[in-house]
Amino acid sequence: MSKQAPLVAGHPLLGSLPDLRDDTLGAYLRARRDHGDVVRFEAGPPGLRASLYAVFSADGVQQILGTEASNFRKENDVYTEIRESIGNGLLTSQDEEYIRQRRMIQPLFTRRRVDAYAGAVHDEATATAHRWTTASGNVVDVVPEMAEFALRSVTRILFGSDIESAVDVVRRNFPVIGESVLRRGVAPLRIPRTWPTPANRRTATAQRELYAICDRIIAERTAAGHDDSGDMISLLIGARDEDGSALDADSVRDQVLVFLLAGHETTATALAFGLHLLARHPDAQHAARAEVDAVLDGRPASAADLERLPYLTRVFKEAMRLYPSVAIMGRRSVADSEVCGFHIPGGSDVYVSPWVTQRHPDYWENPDAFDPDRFAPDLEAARPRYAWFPFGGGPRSCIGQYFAMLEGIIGLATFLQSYEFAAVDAEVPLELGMTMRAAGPARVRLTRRPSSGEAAA
Ligand code: HEM
Repeated sequence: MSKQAPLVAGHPLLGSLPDLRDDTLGAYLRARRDHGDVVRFEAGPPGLRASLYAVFSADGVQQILGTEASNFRKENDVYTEIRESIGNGLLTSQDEEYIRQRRMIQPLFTRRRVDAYAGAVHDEATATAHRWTTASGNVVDVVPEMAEFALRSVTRILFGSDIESAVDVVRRNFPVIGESVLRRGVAPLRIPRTWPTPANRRTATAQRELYAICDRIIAERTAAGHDDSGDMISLLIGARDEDGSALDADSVRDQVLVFLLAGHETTATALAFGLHLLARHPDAQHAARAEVDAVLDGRPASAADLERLPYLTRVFKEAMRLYPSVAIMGRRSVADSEVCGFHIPGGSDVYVSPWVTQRHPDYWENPDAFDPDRFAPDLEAARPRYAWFPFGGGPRSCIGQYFAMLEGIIGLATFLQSYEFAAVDAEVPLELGMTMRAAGPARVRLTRRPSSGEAAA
């Protein structure tokens, strides 16, 4: 007989709602510390109270994302909001529709395909480093800087030569969509989208502008016929299923918007914390730069260099351990199940959290300390598979993870070639939106390196 998961004590009237609303990440960490690896929260006023379960052990995460993925579906209110805002692309679709999409889109993310984007990423990194030559007081805030770098990189691989017409539209409108998904996804009651409230009107305008730019570019590419530019829009248009069928224009647009949603803020956060942590830890920065200089000897980083930069890769992985962009992932259970000896009823909201599991003392010694050498191959191999899962896992794992690693390593290598970094801000406050991100500045003071070649960009 499996046991009831321990209930996390909360407010007499509202349960855990205030704790989860005001400090979700803290509430999750405390819940694990005080109650163990499977916990239950009750949140909301009587009558509207919802139960939700959180699972923190690596084994439990493996069960939910991996071995029993079909029992834990992407069916909560946030996914519904994403579907209604930007269409039912790869992030949110399910069942037959999902399997077809993943089958058609997976070949666009093979290493060979993604490696071909390394030049574009390097160009964007070089342009970023070049912009910093005029930074006031030689100080930059890496939070907006990495947001811009990541936005331009993903927009460029998607839209290719149309990047400049797309990037402004995306920069202006995506935050509006993100804010709406989050606000509506967690609200106990939702106003219908058709009501002309200011928030609904703002979201509808943002959606219209994003749809318009995607639809225009997709129509132009389709009309032009065969196109070997290699950007993702062309590849999506050219993708064929086993029976020869293609994605229709709306589905191509849905995927483009999903890649923007899933591939922009996530990578920006990982890079911003990568730079911030290097700036705070001069020894690690020195070791990473020594590796970059020895391997690259001043030349641009390419895809082939990824495996030649193991220390920098450890730094990036450690940044994603401490600051996972997707700090919490939600599912809804179909049937009753048992996770780590605890009963989870069918129809429950169930959450797993890289934020908690990646700081779990069973898997990580001195978990809050920055130590890239945790990712030395022997230590990595000795850890359970799901002790570190910033890209999720199982059948719904991140399709863009190799691209994210490539962008992270090429970006950090290029910045290290050009500058030395010293942290201005020791602590960076966090904010949990659709993803976890830095809420405050993460400023670094830059010292230009004498051998820096970026000024020639
Ligand atoms: C550091 C950067 C990134 C992180 C931390 C990240 C994290 C994740 C995570 C945790 C999931 C699984 C979500 C869940 O199971 O609920 C996911 C899925 C996904 N990611 Fe990423 N991601 C990153 C970059 C990217 C990029 C660059 C792209 C595309 C260009 C992308 C596209 C997607 C897509 C399409 C899915 C859904 C896959 C599916 O369900 O089949 N991601 N990502």
